[in-house]
Amino acid sequence: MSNGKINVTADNIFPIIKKFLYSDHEIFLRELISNAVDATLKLKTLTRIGESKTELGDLTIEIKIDKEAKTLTVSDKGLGMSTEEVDKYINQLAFSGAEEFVKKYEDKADGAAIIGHFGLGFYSAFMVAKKVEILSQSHNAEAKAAHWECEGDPEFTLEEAEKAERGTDIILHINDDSLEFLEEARIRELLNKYCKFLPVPIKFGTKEITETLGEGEDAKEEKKVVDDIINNPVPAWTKAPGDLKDEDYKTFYRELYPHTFEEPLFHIHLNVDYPFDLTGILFFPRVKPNMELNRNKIQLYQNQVFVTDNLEGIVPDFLTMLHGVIDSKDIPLNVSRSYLQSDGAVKKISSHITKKVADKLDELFKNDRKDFESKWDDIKVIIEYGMLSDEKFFARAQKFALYQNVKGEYFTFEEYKEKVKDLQTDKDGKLVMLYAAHKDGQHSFIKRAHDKGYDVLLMDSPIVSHLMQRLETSNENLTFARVDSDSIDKLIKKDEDQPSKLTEEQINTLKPIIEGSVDKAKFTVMMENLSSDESPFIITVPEFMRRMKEMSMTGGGMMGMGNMPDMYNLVVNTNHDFVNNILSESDEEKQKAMIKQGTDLALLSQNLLQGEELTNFVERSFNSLTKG
Ligand SMILES: Nc1ncnc2c1ncn2[C@@H]1O[C@H](COP(=O)(O)OP(=O)(O)OP(=O)(O)O)[C@@H](O)[C@H]1O
Repeated sequence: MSNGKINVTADNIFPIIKKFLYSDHEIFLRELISNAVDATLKLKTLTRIGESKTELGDLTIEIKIDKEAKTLTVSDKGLGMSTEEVDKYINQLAFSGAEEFVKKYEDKADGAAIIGHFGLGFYSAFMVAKKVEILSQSHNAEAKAAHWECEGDPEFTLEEAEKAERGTDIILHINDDSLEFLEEARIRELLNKYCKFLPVPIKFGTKEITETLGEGEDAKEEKKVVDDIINNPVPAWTKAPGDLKDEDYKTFYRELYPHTFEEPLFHIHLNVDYPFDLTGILFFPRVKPNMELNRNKIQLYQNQVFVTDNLEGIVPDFLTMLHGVIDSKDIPLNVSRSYLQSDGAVKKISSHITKKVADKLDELFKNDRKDFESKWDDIKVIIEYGMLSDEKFFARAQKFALYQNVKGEYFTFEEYKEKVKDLQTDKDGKLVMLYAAHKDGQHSFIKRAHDKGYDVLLMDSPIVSHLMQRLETSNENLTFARVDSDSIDKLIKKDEDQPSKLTEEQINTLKPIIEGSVDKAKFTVMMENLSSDESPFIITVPEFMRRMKEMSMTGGGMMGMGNMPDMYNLVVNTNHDFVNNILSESDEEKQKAMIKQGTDLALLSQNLLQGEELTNFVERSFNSLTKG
C-alpha cells in the first residue's frame, strides 16, 4: 500500500471544485460515464489491432445506486488500470488537468455556465462525493487490481487489491448535501439528458417487459424482467443515409423529442469526413409566423457525448430554429463557450451546415415544386430570416425562396419580376412590386390594383419589411409598395396624366373646407385628380412611414418610430362626382356631414373605423335610412 500526497501547486483545488462549480454539479455523471465509454472503446481498439488478448464479452456499463450505503457506482468492462496507471493517470495527469481547468475558470463570472457544457474530468466527482474509490482490473491479466481512495483532500491511498472482472468501478460516497444523486428518478433524468446516444450500452436497473410467446391461438403473453438499457448506442445519425428510410428519420425525431407530437417537414442528413468530421441530422419543423420559437432544440454531440443544446453564437442564428443533432469530434469539448465561438473548426462546420441546408432546399424545390410550395408557409420564416442574416445564404436562396401573390400562386423572385415587369414598370423605368399584408383587410385596394391588371403579392411574415429593403438594395430600379400606401395611379405612375374636372380655384376653395372638418393631427388632406371610378375619399399610409414603423418594432429602422401616433393621408379624388357635390353644397352643416360620411366610409373600407366613431357612423347611417 502506498500513501501519498497528490502533487499540488495550487493549495487545494477541492474546495474550489465544490464551491464554484456549484450550479452544475450534475455533470459529474456525464464525465464519469464518458470515461467509462472511452475505456471501453479503447479496449475494443486494442483487441482489434491485436495489442490486447482479452475476450471482449459483454461490455455493458452499469450505474448502481445504494441508498443505504449512500454510494453511486459507475462500472465498466473497459481496459482498466494497474496501480502504476492509476498513479499516472489519476494522481498526476487527471489532477493536473483538473487543476488547470479550475485555475482557468476560477475568476470567470460565468464559470458555472461554462462547466455546464464542458466538464473537468474525473475530479468533478468531488462536486458531489466526500470520498471516491477506484477499483480497477487491467485488461492485462498479469497486472494486479488497483484500489485508490481519496477523501476530497490531496491525501490518497493506493494499494493492490482483488477484482474478479476486468474493468473499473468508480464508487462515489455521496455528500449529505448531494443526496438527490441517490434518487433513481434524478439519475434516470440525467442519463436521459447526457447519455441517451452514447456508443456503449448503459444499464440502469431492470425493467419488466411483456413478451409474446408462440403464434396464433397458442400465443401467450409472458412478463419478463430484463436489464434496463437507457441508451441507443447506434442512433440514426451514425448510420449511412442510404440505410435509412423516411420512417427511420421520423422514429429518430420521436426518440429525440418524445414530448413533441408534430412531425418534422423534412430532414437533412449531414455526413462529412473531410476536411472536418461532421455527422448529424437536422429537421425542419413547422414554423408559423408569430409562433414562439424554441431555439434550444438542436443538440450538439462530440462522438455521441452530449455537449449542449444551446448553440447560440455557435451556428448561425437562423439555424438554431431547426431541430436535430450535430455531432463532430472536431468540436473541442473542454473549452469555454467564447473559445468555441471563435474556433476555426466550428466556423467551418457552421458555414458547411448553412450550405447543406441551402442545397437540400434547392433539391426539394427542384424535385417536387408542388410539394415544396405546400410547405413554404411553414418554413418561410426560417428561410427569410436566413436570407437576412447570411449573405451567402441570401445568394443561394434566390433559387428556391418563394413569393406568394394574393391569389395563392408562388413564384421565385426572378419569375415574378418577369411576370409583372411589362405592366408594373412606371414612367421612370422603376419596377413597382405591389403587396398587401392582409388579403381581407386591404381588399378594396387589392381589387383596384387587380382592376388595372396589376398583381399583388402577399407579404405577411414578421420580418418582411427588412426582407423588402434587402431585395430593393440588390435589385436596381425596383421598389415595393403596399397597395394602401397611395392611390393606385400614384403608386405606379404612368405618362398619361388625368385631366382634372375641378379648376385650380375650385380645388383651392374645397381643400380648406375639408381640412376644417377632419382631425388635423390625424389626416393630411391631399387633393388628387384620379380616375372617376376611383373612390372619392381614400385613406393611405405612406410606404416610408409605415415601413420605418414596422422595422423599428422588429429591430432596425429609425429609433422611436414605433411609438409614433397613427397618421394617414386623406386622398380626395377631385374627379369624383361626390366631391363635386360637396363643393356645390351651400348648406355648411350638410357639407360637413358629407365630408364626415366620406371620411368614415374610407376608414371603414380599411377596418380603421372603430369604437365610438363606428357606433356614431352606424347610428347616423340608420337615421338617414329612416329619413329616406
Ligand atoms: N473508467 C476508466 N477506465 C480506465 N481509465 C480511466 C477511467 N476513468 C479515467 N481513466 C483514466 O484517467 C484519465 C483522466 O481522466 P479524466 O476524466 O480526468 O480526463 P480525460 O478523460 O483524459 O479527459 P476529459 O477531460 O475529456 O474527461 C483518463 O485519460 C484515463 O486514462
